[in-house]
Amino acid sequence: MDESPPIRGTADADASASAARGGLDSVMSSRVDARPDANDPLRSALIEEAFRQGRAGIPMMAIAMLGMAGIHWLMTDTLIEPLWLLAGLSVVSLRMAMVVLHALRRERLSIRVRARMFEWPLMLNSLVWALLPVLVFPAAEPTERLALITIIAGLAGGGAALLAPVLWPSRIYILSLMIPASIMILDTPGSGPVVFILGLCFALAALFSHSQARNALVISQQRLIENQSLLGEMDEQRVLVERLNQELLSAQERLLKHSLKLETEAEERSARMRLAISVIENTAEGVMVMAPNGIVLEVNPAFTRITGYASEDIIGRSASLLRSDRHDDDFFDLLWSRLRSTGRWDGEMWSRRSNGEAFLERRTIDVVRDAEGIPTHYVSVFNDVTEDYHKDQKLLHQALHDPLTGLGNRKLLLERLEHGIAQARRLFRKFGVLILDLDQFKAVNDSLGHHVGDQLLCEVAARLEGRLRASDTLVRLGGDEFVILMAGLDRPGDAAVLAHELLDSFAQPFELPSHRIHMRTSLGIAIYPDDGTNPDVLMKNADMALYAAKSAGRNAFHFFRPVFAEQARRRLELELALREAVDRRELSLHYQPKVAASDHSVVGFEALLRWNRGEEGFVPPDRFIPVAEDCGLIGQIGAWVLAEACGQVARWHREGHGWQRVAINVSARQLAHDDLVGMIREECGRQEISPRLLEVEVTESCVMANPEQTGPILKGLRDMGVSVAIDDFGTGHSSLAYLRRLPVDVIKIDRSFIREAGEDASAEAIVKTIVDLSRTLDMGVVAEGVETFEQAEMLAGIGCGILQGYCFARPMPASEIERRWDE
Ligand SMILES: Nc1nc2c(ncn2[C@@H]2O[C@H](COP(=O)(O)O[C@H]3[C@@H](O)[C@H](n4cnc5c(=O)[nH]c(N)nc54)O[C@@H]3COP(=O)(O)O)[C@@H](O)[C@H]2O)c(=O)[nH]1
Repeated sequence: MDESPPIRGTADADASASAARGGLDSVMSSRVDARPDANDPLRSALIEEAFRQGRAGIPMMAIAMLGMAGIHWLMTDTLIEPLWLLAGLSVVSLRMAMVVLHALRRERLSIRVRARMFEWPLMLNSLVWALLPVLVFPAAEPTERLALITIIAGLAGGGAALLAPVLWPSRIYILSLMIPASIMILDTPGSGPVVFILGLCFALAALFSHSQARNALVISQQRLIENQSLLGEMDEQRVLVERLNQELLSAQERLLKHSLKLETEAEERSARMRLAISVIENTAEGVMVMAPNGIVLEVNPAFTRITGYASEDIIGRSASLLRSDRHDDDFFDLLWSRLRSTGRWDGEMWSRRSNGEAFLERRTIDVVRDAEGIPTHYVSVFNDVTEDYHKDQKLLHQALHDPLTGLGNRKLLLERLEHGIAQARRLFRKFGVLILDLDQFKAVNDSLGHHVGDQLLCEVAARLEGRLRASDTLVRLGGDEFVILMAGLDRPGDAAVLAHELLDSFAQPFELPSHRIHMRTSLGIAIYPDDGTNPDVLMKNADMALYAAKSAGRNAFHFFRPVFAEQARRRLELELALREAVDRRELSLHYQPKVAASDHSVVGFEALLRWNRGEEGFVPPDRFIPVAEDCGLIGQIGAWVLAEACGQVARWHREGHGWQRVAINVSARQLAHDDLVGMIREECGRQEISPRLLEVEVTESCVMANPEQTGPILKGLRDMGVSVAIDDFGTGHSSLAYLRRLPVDVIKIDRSFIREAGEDASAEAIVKTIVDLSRTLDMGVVAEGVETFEQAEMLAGIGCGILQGYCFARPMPASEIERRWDE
């Protein structure tokens, strides 16, 4: 079929043309809805067009029916015409109803139903028209026939145009009108055959016209649809364009915002950059930027200030220009290796200023890398810490040195000890620790003042230093204590040699600006590793050896011996027991009478301290008093002795035993530390006794060790009325010049002379000399330790006024004394 020419080269166009070619036939087919093109818009449009054009032809059709049936009915007056007319009008009504129904319901109807709604009434209509010539022509006149066929041809011609939307129903319609009418007119006399042929030709022409009209309609509908589709597409495109415009606008808006943000960020970045540059320019730290090959690219003003290099002198040159010779290549190798591995190096290094001066800097070097991680720059920031370094060095020196003598201090000693131990352990060597303590240094301090004491210490330090090797260490522990670390000992005997030398060096007096001082020292020696392998033990043992040297009479040295440790342990034990004894009041006083040499009458007593340890018995004062002096208990004990003795004097006085003078022993430490004068005055006041009933015995060595200090104290006692006695006279080194000036009332001749006097003429001569001396100095004299009547007679014979000893009475408790008196 070629009624509708292809108007589109596309598959859609072909499908549309095919649908158009099929016309309403295909729409009416039961397969139509199942086909993919069931809802083809072209078909729908043709149906729509069929109803629209058919609607126009229906009134015409009704009029034609009325006219034809009426004309013929007037002529024949039969019933056929009215019946035909009724059938015709019914079909016309049906078509009209279909038109109305389609107009109202077309949206809800399928294409197939809509096609049938048009085509079936049309087919009925065709049938009605096909019947007309058969029913009317046999009885009609030739003219009437001609009129009828003319009207029928008109209707067929009109149908060819108006029914263009439908194909086969229209063709059936045309042929239904023209074929029966042409056939029926054939037997018309005269013109019948001609009209018959004309009728057939007209039918063909109508069919051709219909085909042309249909093609034109299909094409126009297709174009219309295409136009609508194009319009739709245009709408879509417009919507799309609008949407794209919207998106474009919002993208523009976002872009604007983003660019604003970028602008702000750029501004902030640039502000930060300006700030950073200003900070770098104004910072106190030197900044240097280097290329990876170490060439300086940029420096800041602080760099110039610290190094002395102007930027134009250093930029473009190697940073190694700053290198000092204080670090070796290993140092820089390590620096670069750390920099490469961690991206940063920080630490202290010595560099060189432009004037060649070395300076210490605390430096940080950072690697700057590009996006690929390749180093592009090195940024070095540094401070000149030379001044801090020197301050630190000074502080370190101060922390480790004695400000007076400039020697090392205890801290340095500890460091050197640890170092010495480590070294000796590594090299399997020995080293010596020598502790020195000046004998009676306190006396110098107390008598001549701290100023002189300090001068003496400096002189001692210098003298000691002069005797040591460079490898030895000399430190001052404090006070008058010095320590020497003697490195690299081959044998302990080397330490003894040094100790001898040191003692000898003290033989010469120390010449101070205002005084010449004779000073002696004692030394204790401990050897690593024999006497200890750690600093504490070595020091402790050297200290014990020193104690032993002092106990042995001073101006001597002692090596540490394990027995010292035992002695020290026992001393400590004794100290603890003594403390407890003081708290438990286990101490008591015994009294030993002093008698007149002439008639052996009691003239006074010496109060002697006793410590009864219960099961262990009495502890001799010679043992516990030095311990009390060392551990500082002597002050408390001495105060107790004073109070107890005064109390006893007061009791005896109250009980009518008369006014007997009681002597108390006072140690050197009591004399140095306690306000003896004030204590005695207070105690006498409390007991309401006269100070004249007291005597204070001070050993000769104690007085003579520091006569400048003891003199005023003794004078204070004497001024108060207390008698002053020099005890153990003859054992110390009394200066007669001092003795003459000292406020002393009594000299007590040491019992060792008394003991020997009977056997040794020289001892007797000494005793006589002392008695004569006391008489010359207008002092009383007491002989102690008189054990025999021979001794008593001899002493009385040489003029010794007072005697004391076992010959007359042993020291005894006050109760025993009272019992004897009562007898
Ligand atoms: N600081 C203090 N020292 C005190 C005190 N009490 C005693 N001492 C001192 O202790 C030392 C030993 O004293 P002690 O064991 O009591 O011996 C005294 C007498 O018992 C002893 N003596 C007396 N007569 C004889 C004798 O005929 N033969 C003999 N072998 N010994 C005798 O002499 C000691 C008294 O000596 P002295 O004091 O020198 O007069 C001793 O040094 C006491 O000083 C105290 O309270 N504080």
